[in-house]
Amino acid sequence: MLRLEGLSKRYANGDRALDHIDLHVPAGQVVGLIGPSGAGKSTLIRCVNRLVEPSEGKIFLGDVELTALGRAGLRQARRRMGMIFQEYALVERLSVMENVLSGRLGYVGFWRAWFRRFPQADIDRAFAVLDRVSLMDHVDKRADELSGGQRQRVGIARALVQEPDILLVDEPTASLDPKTSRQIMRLIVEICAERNLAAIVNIHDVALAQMFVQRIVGLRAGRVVFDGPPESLDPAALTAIYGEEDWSKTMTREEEAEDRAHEAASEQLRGVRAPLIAEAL
Ligand SMILES: Nc1ncnc2c1ncn2[C@@H]1O[C@H](COP(=O)(O)OP(=O)(O)OP(=O)(O)O)[C@@H](O)[C@H]1O
Repeated sequence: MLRLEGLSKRYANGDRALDHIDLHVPAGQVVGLIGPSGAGKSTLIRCVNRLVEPSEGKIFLGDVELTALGRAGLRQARRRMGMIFQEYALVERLSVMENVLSGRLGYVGFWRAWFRRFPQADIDRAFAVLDRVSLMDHVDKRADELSGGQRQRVGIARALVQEPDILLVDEPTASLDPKTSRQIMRLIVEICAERNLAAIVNIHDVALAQMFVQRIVGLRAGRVVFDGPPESLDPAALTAIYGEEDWSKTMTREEEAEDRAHEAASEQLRGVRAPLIAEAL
């Protein structure tokens, strides 16, 4: 589905954020992208939708080479990429429904969008995704009346209404409490399995990534230093990603998180995750 070939990014100030990344993400697979601050995680996600222009290398979404597209082609290709952000990026004064419909802006003409006259089919799509993320009781509320978890579900619904092939997810749980974070990660993973959607999830919380995703890619200084299933993320792998000092902090966080969260959630998670992974593979 998504293929990166020799992807590099050097910013104008000389910072080399990505260094010859090769990565293939098949349809239906959710990849957790981890790594220390400055490793290049956000840059990688932004290169895929070309919010950041790669310096070298190629990116393919299916058969389309994203790196070869002009403006019109890129606009079309972006419809196939649903973005989910840490801070939700909602329009606060607009309703939940209007925020979700904004995910269809890439499809409707300028004037229709200006007057917010969306086709009935788009409105039906919006209701369907709002139902999927359990927000049917909040359709007419303003975005600023919602909790963080509800806002992120609006963000997910807005991405889904695009009917994308891939989700690019940048720190989806960084502003949420631990329980809501697990709910949001579970929702993303379930939806990807149901729709055979690929996803790259930039995530700081290693324990959370391990609980939910099928594959973890570890970046360090712009290079892939780990690529494997969550159960292979052993101390040696964490050292390769975070270095000795940062790694010990990460492990402490992970243990704490597991102590607090695992007991409460693991029964439920075990039941959810196994069939999902089987389905997605
Ligand atoms: N707009 C920019 N201009 C110049 N350098 C940048 C820019 N954005 C990122 N960088 C640099 O590129 C490198 C990778 O940054 P990036 O934000 O992709 O890392 P990250 O892994 O997402 O970090 P974090 O987890 O802290 O968000 C860093 O050295 C950073 O300073």
